[in-house]
Amino acid sequence: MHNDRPTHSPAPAPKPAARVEVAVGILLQGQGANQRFLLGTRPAGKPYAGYWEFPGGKIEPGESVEQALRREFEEELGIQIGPVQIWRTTEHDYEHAQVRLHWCKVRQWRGQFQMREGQQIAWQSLPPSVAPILPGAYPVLDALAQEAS
Ligand SMILES: Nc1nc2c([nH]c(=O)n2[C@@H]2O[C@H](COP(=O)(O)OP(=O)(O)OP(=O)(O)O)[C@@H](O)[C@H]2O)c(=O)[nH]1
Repeated sequence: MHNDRPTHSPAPAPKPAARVEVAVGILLQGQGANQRFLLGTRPAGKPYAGYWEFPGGKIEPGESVEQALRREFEEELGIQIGPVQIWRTTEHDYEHAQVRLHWCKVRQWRGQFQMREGQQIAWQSLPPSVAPILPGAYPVLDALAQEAS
């Protein structure tokens, strides 16, 4: 018997992708008006390659924010960071990912900077002189500016 009704059930609504948890480090030197923070460029081959960002990266399964941050600083810059102050959390939706950024302040470290991913780095003050900067970093630049005012 002929039946025009589709036999398959409608596709379920797509599940929203889980947020990617990211540890981000605000490496600080100096105080007050002389305070500087480190930015680096995103390596070739990643989304937003060449954009400036704070050092950091995705938190791997089983890692704490602090553990992920220590690993990323070692992997990207070859430095061992001292005490980590977990500061605030922001979220940003990109076309490629929805991220939750765990921002941490770091004032002490050991070792010489090595740009292990071929990136550029620059110490910056507010407003930053480098561009473009990853959109997900703007809220924290605003928060740093507010703190300084
Ligand atoms: N490191 C860093 N990531 C940021 C910042 N702002 C921001 O939106 N993000 C986002 O957070 C995510 C970090 O992931 P990533 O791709 O750099 O991490 P990863 O080094 O672990 O990458 P991998 O997948 O190659 O191992 C990206 O989606 C990136 O766009 C920032 O200031 N610094």
